[in-house]
Amino acid sequence: MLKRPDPLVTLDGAGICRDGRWLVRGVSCTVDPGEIVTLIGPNGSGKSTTAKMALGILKPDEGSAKRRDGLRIAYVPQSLAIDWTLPLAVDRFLRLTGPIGKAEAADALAATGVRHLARAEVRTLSGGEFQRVLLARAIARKPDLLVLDEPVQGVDFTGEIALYELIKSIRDRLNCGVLLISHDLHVVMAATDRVICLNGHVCCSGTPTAVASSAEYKALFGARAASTLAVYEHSHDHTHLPDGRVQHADGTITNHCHPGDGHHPGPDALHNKGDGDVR
Ligand SMILES: Nc1ncnc2c1ncn2[C@@H]1O[C@H](COP(=O)(O)OP(=O)(O)OP(=O)(O)O)[C@@H](O)[C@H]1O
Repeated sequence: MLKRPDPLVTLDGAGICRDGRWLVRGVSCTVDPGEIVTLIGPNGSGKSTTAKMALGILKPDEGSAKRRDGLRIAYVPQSLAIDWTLPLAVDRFLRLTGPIGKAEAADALAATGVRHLARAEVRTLSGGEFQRVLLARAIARKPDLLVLDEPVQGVDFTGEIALYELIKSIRDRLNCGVLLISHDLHVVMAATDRVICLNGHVCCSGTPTAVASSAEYKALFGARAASTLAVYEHSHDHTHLPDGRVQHADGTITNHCHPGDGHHPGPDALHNKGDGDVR
């Protein structure tokens, strides 16, 4: 039998204590190569603290956090403190913090669908474009583990789905492990292998559908539970291109979705009904 590869990261009963208070404790979880793990939980439940233990930014006060030897980690933070008044082109931004060649930067931008923005000023990018640039910057380093803190923040629903698609394709391409932190309980990508629901400790964990239907999850989120954790699933009959146009299954490209397109959850909730606009 093939031996399962060692996990990229292993947290074992890990906890962080500050000023006599446990911010999070008893967290045990692993991220394997090619696996997508999503951390969810209410505000202040310890998601970022847990991710910081996985990243090695915080050393557990109890339990342990182990990373595979030589692990290459790329981290996409929730926000970046950058002085946007300074002119900075996207390709320069990509190469600012590490030894990345021009060709590697261009490849990474192509992989996240924003190659056409290489010369654009970072400050002029839309929220969704900037997220794609941040992802490109992370994958240009060819990480074994990609840690994403709320990757869909500031991105509309259509863009959110497209970003989830992109994260899945990056995982497929690099076979890297992905640790996603979701600060909003809206849509958990269906490609998530495991959801870990935190509330100062691991409240429950498992596949997205198992977590959504678990008693612990419902107790934590009450009546909102059923509607807040929507698992995004779709049959892929069209793709939203980065320039806003839509490519259909037959290869044709139009400016908008067709009324019958079944890409998004919710019956036609985000689709035009023939009026030509994608909402
Ligand atoms: N350095 C620190 N010292 C003291 N308390 C801290 C520190 N860092 C975080 N906390 C507290 O620990 C708790 C967990 O914070 P954390 O940022 O991990 O939560 P989160 O689940 O990521 O929250 P959110 O979804 O609101 O971003 C919070 O109550 C926070 O105020």
